[in-house]
Amino acid sequence: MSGSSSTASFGVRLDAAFGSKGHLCVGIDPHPYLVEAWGYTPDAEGARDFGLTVIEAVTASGRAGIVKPQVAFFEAHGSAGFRALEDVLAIARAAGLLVIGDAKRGDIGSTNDGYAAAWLRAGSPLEVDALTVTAFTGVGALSGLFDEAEAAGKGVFVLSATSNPESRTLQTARSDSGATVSRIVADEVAARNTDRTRLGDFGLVLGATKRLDEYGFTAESLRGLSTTPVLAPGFGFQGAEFSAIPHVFGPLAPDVIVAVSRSILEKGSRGTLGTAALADAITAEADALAEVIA
Ligand SMILES: O=c1ccn([C@@H]2O[C@H](COP(=O)(O)O)[C@@H](O)[C@H]2O)c(=O)[nH]1
Repeated sequence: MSGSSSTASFGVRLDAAFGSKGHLCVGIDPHPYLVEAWGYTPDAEGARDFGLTVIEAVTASGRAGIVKPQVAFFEAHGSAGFRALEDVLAIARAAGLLVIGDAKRGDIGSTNDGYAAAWLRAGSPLEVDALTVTAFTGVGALSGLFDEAEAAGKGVFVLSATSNPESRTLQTARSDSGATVSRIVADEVAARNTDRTRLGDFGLVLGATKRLDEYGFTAESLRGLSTTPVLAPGFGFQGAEFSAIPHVFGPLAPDVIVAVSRSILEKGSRGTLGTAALADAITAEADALAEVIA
């Protein structure tokens, strides 16, 4: 137990989710084209309905314990979108799902404290279990946010080697010491987890589409991240396959959070049958993933 006296740490809760429901994390990405294809209105209400349908399907399948709402698609609708997101977050958390808010926040330290209050403080309208952040201003600028997360039993995932092709130039740039930007971020984040025997609260985003050696990771350095949770997007639409997980993540493979959005979401639609089809798609993905990560 870490964090406040009554709240298990994020790492402990993540481990429990892995044990009970496996490693699949279903994305709640209300892309406008999907919202319309599902038969919902292309507005904030449609994004809310879309999100609630995903939660219903995840719950019905019983095969995923983690969801990752993509904040951008709610933010696109302004204040009404944020109200919709608040509902989605609250209902997902009430359903017992671990909610990773994919907001990719990050600024100077004093402003990061504001993001911590918005996303990680208990009782905040946008409270999530973990938040994605960027470290372009330096990992040290996140220290207040890390402190707030730890005190509240929350998690933070810092972008390190992102799944998109454009990430390479910046993230593989090397410092005077020869370490890549990705490795510097990873090592500084991992240093916050060294007091753990299992998973800590501070994780990394490592894209499944990447060859991590090209981003400066050696097998030994990956072993050094054993208490650092990994959020891995890039499956399906972005080209990565589950079968590549052991090869890409090496010693970290057994503890990876496997994030899948569009390739599951394209199977859903509005209504009972659409929700059932989405639940079946989640089950199928979870079955396929269980062949790779026990
Ligand atoms: O490096 C990153 C970081 C975050 N993402 C997010 O994950 C999902 C991926 O969606 P798919 O439809 O499964 O491709 C999306 O919300 C991204 O913003 C990422 O892809 N890569």
